[in-house]
Amino acid sequence: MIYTVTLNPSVDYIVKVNDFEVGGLNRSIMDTKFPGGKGINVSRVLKRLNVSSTALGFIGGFTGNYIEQFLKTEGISTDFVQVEEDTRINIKLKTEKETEINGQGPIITEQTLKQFIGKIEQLNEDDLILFSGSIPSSLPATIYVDLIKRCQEKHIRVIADVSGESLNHVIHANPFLIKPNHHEIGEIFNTKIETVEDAHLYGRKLLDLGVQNVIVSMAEKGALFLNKDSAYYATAPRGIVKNSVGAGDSVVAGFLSQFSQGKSYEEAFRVGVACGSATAFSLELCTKDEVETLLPQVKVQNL
Ligand SMILES: Nc1ncnc2c1ncn2[C@@H]1O[C@H](COP(=O)(O)OP(=O)(O)O)[C@@H](O)[C@H]1O
Ligand SMILES: O=P(O)(O)OC[C@H]1O[C@](O)(COP(=O)(O)O)[C@@H](O)[C@@H]1O
Repeated sequence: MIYTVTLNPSVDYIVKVNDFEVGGLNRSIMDTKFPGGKGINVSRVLKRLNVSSTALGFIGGFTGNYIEQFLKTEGISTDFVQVEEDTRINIKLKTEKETEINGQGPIITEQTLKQFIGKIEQLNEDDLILFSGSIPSSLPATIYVDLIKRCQEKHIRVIADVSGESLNHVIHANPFLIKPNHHEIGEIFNTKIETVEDAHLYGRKLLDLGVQNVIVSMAEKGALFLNKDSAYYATAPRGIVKNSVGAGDSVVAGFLSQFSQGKSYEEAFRVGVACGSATAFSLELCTKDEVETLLPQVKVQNL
């Protein structure tokens, strides 16, 4: 079974405003909301690709209920730990540019953390677990490393899609796969990554630190897949971006959907990139049909 962990889920509130004026009264021309948070997006895309998973993490209040009900309606299995405060609402403002405001999230008490760890302790070596997204401020920045170690002791494969300080910790914990974007790797090495060559160079440095597989996503420039035996670059299909929120999560979901069914790294990577672009080109997350339409446009080459 694939387990996705979202320590800090969200309701994503997507608002489109024409001629946005800072400090003025703006009226939206479109607004909508979806359950969000990286692991939750991965579970939702997996479901669309006919792969089941269980979504774990912390949810609370009316926003938490909304997420749980929404996932139930989509037929996604959940096993969240309930917290007292409301799950956060993240604002995704669509103007000429995309602007995001992500909330801090509720307080996680020691008791609820213990409950969550109890669930992780139930998993076994046939399972795959994904840790992704930000850490609620009440938990230590090292929480992912602690959770990863617990999983590795049980020989569970760990995938991580985290950024900032947590990424810095996670790259030293020998994860099976990480999926940073090029900005996130740049932050780690205190540099700017603009080209595929740069991404290749710095992605390799992550392998040297003990990461087993790396996908470096580069938005419209596509993505790289690296491990000690192979290095691939995939172009991204061209299209009109409607909402790129969840594009990175879709890459992870696409990859896991194939890898978990025994497909090669190359094939899993190709599907991952198609999923990322299909999500960027749609208002919400990609559908299976959209992914299949884009797949022939994803060209994978050896680096
Ligand atoms: N403008 C775009 N055009 C085509 N594909 C895109 C675009 N933006 C994102 N994607 C697809 O989504 C993937 C992930 O996007 P990226 O922005 O790198 O990730 P993240 O959402 O994690 O920051 C890319 O590898 C690409 O396949
Ligand atoms: O946990 P974080 O880092 O605040 O990110 C949460 C946000 O990321 C998302 O999961 C989207 O992630 P990506 O665009 O990187 O795929 C949103 O649904 C959510 O609002």
